[in-house]
Amino acid sequence: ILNLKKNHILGSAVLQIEEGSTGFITPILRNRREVNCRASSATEWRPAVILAAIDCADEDNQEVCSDFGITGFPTMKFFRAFSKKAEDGIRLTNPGATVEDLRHAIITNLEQSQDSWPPACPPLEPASAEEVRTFFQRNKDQYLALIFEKSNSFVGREVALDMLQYENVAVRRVLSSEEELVAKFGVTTFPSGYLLLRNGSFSRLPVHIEARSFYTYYLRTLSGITRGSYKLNTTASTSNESDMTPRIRADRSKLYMADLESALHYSLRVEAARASALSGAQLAAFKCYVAALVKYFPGRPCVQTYLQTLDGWLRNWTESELPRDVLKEAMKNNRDASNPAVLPTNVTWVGCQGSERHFRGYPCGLWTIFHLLTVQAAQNGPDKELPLEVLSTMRCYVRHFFGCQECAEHFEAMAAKSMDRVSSREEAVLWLWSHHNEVNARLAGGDTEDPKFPKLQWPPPDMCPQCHKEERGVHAWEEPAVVTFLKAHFSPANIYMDYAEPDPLPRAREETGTRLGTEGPRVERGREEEEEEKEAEGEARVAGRPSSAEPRRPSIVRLNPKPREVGEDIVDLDSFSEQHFKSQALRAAVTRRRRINKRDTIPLPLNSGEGRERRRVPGILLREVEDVGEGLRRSPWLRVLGLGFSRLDISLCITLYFLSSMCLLAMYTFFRLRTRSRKGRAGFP
Ligand SMILES: Cc1cc2nc3c(=O)[nH]c(=O)nc-3n(C[C@H](O)[C@H](O)[C@H](O)COP(=O)(O)OP(=O)(O)OC[C@H]3O[C@@H](n4cnc5c(N)ncnc54)[C@H](O)[C@@H]3O)c2cc1C
Repeated sequence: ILNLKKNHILGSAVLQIEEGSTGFITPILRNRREVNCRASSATEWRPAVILAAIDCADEDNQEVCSDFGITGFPTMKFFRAFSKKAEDGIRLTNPGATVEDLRHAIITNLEQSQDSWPPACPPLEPASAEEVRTFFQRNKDQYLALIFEKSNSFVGREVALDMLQYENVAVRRVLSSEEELVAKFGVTTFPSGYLLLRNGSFSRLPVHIEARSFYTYYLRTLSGITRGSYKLNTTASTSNESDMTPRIRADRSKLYMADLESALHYSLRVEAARASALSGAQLAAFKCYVAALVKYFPGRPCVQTYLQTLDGWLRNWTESELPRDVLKEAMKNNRDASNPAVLPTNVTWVGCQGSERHFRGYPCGLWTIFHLLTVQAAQNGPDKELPLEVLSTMRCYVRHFFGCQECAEHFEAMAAKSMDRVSSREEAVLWLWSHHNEVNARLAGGDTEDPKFPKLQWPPPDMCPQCHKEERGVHAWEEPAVVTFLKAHFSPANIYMDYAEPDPLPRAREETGTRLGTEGPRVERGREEEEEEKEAEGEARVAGRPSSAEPRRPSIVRLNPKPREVGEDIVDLDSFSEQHFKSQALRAAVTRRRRINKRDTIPLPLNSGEGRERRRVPGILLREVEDVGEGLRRSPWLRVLGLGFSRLDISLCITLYFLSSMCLLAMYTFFRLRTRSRKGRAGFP
């Protein structure tokens, strides 16, 4: 299986196609196991047929998936040999077909190649009596295998492709209508296989079952048959790389802002922006989704500003079509504003992290967002007013954008059945909960279930004992308790900031930092304090505490959700996989360095404050702080002399003092010598 990223597909699949292979590209979402299995049945067909799977749910592949016109999963596209453009791909219908159907579809399309027949592909058309008679005169092969079959059978062609990489043997199919050959070999059953040798002798293939795998196995074990020099030229699978995402310990009783923001980013910027333009019902669904988020998503200020800005922009967009490029531009973050409008662009799964990369993640995040929205709508509006507001938004979103087509169809079927009967906002909360449980029941034990996170009827008894009861020996839900539980679980107070990207620094404030050198000390101190407050806010967030700008989550102060190693002294930055955080720490270090250079005799928190300083600024800053502190510890007199003066001031004083002394000495010597010489001149006769 090639789980190809953009570079790999350009380097491997497409180039190979240009060199004369047939390419077959199948974008996948979460059903990698299925694709693995499909792929393994076609890997032996290289270099005639190359199978590549692209994870179009991976944002890195967005451009290439969009170039290939992929809007849903799974989509299968067949590229004839020598194809040059993405548009050359032939969309194969019925992607839910079996592995066998898929192989047959490949062969059927391959046979229609005509002028663009892949040079490495063996002939797949039925052999004639004449061809069989003269085969060994025209070829050097030691063996010729004939598969006799009916015209609608694919066995002969599949075996021919299976043996493609093996030398000294050729495989041809012979149709049951080829009477001369059927009579010559005495064939009575179809399919059946015969082996011809160079010396003219032949025998029936001694297989247990007349089937592809048995023929292939027998032929590969014949003496003198070796696998050829063909080697698959690929780079190491990227799936291994990406499966090495560090494991995050999450608490299933909590919601994580990182999950919510990752799902929001993905849904808005990747999934909904997949089509080349939004129009009609799709555009309306998008506007509706953003409007619901503005109303009910309990985001932090920068995300709320982001959503409000986007919503305002969408309301002003009155044209019937919204091109993707324009939308993407409008969805960019604005960090320059005094109130930054930022929806983090990194995707970090915490509560939704799967045990392997292809499990959980986005669909889990999307469910969580919509549960949160239904609960917030129930908490924030008159119960009977617009009861379907959030559910309809979700229905439209799933119908128009959710990449998993099968999921969208299932959800639409459930919605069509009963969604209209929901008559209050609280019922909407329960509808989504019970239908999510219906999905859980359907998927339990299936391929898409993460073995480490089995699909349960949710909430399980250990999360909410009072939600469960027994009625005449049968399990039943205590719905009022479920509503209470859902309202508490999907509440802003239960959202934790672990692993979320730190709040953006308003650009104006960052610039202030760089201008410090040109302004007076009072202003300078004020700005420094402001920056220190900002750093303290960052620290609070890292430690899971709220900043003053986060009034919505007071409970975060109480709880320390992030598990820390015993004796851990410094916050483990590695666990904050976001590059952004690191760059912020660096930025803070640079700012602090500037400050340290200017006022390098500042009193340092060497004892009690040290731990705090360490925790706040790992790496560079810590080392700098220690260097300066070390200098001060070595020269205690400097502390006395330097009270209120910088090192530069003191050095200048000493230099001037020394220079003036030297000057005085020079003057004294000069005048002394002059006086002596005058005295001497007067006494001369
Ligand atoms: C609309 C929709 C339809 C889908 N349809 C399909 C499908 O047809 N086939 C398919 O293979 N996959 C489908 N999926 C994906 C599938 O439902 C899961 O999202 C995916 O398998 C990941 O599962 P998970 O273990 O992370 O838990 P999820 O089911 O994604 O749940 C996410 C989180 O929500 C909480 N939760 C679980 N159950 C409930 C509940 N009843 N009420 C409230 N909260 C709950 C839990 O905390 C859980 O961790 C669908 C996803 C969505 C959003």
